Amino acid sequence: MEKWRTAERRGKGLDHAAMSADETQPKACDERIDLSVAASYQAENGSITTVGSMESEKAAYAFLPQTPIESTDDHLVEFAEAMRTLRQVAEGKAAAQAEAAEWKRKYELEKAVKAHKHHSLIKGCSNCVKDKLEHLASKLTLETASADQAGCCGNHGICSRQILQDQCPGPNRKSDDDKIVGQKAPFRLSWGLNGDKSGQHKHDFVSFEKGDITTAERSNKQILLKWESPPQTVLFVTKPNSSAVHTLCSEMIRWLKEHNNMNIFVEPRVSKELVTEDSYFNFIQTWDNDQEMKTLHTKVDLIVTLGGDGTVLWAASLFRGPVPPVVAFSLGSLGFMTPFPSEQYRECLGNVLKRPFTITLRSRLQCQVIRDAAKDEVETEEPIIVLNEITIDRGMSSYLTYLECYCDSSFVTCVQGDGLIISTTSGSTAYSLAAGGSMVHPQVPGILFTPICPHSLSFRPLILPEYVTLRVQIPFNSRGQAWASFDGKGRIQLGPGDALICSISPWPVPTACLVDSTTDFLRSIHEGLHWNLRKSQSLDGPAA
Ligand SMILES: NC(=O)c1ccc[n+]([C@@H]2O[C@H](COP(=O)([O-])OP(=O)(O)OC[C@H]3O[C@@H](n4cnc5c(N)ncnc54)[C@H](O)[C@@H]3O)[C@@H](O)[C@H]2O)c1
Ligand SMILES: Nc1ncnc2c1ncn2[C@@H]1O[C@H](COP(=O)(O)OP(=O)(O)OP(=O)(O)O)[C@@H](O)[C@H]1O
Repeated sequence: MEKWRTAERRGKGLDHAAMSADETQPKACDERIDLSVAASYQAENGSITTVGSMESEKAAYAFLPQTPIESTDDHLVEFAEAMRTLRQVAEGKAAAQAEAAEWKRKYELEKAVKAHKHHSLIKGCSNCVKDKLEHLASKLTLETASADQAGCCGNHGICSRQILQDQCPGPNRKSDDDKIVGQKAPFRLSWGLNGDKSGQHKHDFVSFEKGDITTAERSNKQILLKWESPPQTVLFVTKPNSSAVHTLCSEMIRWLKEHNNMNIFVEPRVSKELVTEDSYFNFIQTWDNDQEMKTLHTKVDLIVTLGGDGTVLWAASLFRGPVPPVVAFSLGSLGFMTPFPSEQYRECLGNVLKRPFTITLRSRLQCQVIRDAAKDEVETEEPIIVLNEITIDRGMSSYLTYLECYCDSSFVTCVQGDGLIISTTSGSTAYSLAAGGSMVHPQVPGILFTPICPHSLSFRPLILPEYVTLRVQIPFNSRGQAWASFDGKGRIQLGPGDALICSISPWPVPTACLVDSTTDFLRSIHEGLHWNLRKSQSLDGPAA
């Protein structure tokens, strides 16, 4: 199967070192402005990642020794070290290198073009300068692998494929397990303007010509997923204890087998139920242990969920790394993340399996708990990954929470109240909304910082950029304990000195849209929440 990768600018960090050191001096109009890459979207063998910002970890690492809580610093330093090492996996590094090389190449080329123009202006067009320029341009072009040489898709200004293909630490595609279901279907993601499905998706953010920064072209556009070969394997994740879900699940499995000859995976619980019910279902596959579950993403092309938002959260929680695209059928009450009507499953699934479809890349938060008691241990607790939010509350304690919050190298605030919600934009319509946070389109890159019942008149919720690392620490002088929960589940207790560190995960959840991200989002807030529903005023009434 052909390997492919696409890199697209997403989070951006301004490299201020490249700007004027003395901010009081006016800048020359052609001064170099270097926008360093903080993140990029990539798709490799059917895995979708948002290779994350290294800036925030660097910043977190740099500031940790300066923070006021001395006793946990060593441990946090260790953690920062571990995080940094993790983030330096070949994928992220190579993508950043390729992108940096490309920006440098562009810059050099622009500089050369400018120099050439300048010379032409002063001395007239000299052949010598032109030759030098052409030589430089060809040299620069050679340094960047050509589309053909690299096996690059050739559509992007920046493509890190060649660097990555030998170094990617992704799933082992040649494992024995692959034989069971064959290889995964490759697909392409493309960014297009609204309604533009031409696949035009790479745009510059900087006009090198003048050194002006422009956002004339937006970074986040509707994303289109196009299969490069037909998908073969579907995983069903279903809400338990629902006869409607169970009936629909067996009907859909039959339909997919008989009409599309698909391989089917279900959860062990569902496998038992189906096989006991009818030996027809003997062909379905499942997993026996966590180790097998961890390799699911290498076998599954598509996830179908049958239930409500909770089932989507559950499905996402099965994948701690890459997540295959999710097609969520609505069998719950609200359905913010479940746009597909279950009654029309044939049409919906038929479209998704055969045609390009729009997706929302829902970012997730990864979180690490650092125990004060375990600060001398090398091993840290496994990171936890959430699609909605991390909640830190006072649990059964009758005291106010006292949570010290830091964002990269900055102190944010102390939360005194019932608690704090650190939410993704997908989670903005869930608990965070109930606590007074804004509703945010799931494609907006950000992290919501929403207090729960703060005992202060001025504590408004915040939305922070997606590339920061947040740290919430329980100070030693805190009166009570705190409890953390993850997408409303897995409650754990945090004691004085414990800290929780979270940042955006490089593994988003791609969910198929019924129409497109924005239409689906607006439909869900209208239909799910009756947002701003009000009877219109009649014309009659007092004259203006
Ligand atoms: N006061 C509150 O609003 C409150 C309290 C606790 C938990 N929750 C939410 O419940 C979520 C867990 O959901 P569950 O279904 O497993 O538990 P659940 O069965 O208790 O359902 C909680 C409700 O939240 C809705 N919901 C979940 N994710 C959503 C999202 N992204 N946007 C809009 N609504 C969403 C669900 O549709 C459901 O109606 C948690 O992540 C948390 O956000 C909300
Ligand atoms: N496959 C699963 N295995 C175990 N638990 C699940 C699974 N799918 C969903 N759940 C849990 O079941 C609960 C209810 O699921 P879900 O939210 O999908 O249904 P609902 O409550 O009917 O829908 P809504 O939330 O829209 O009202 C959730 O707490 C969820 O975590």
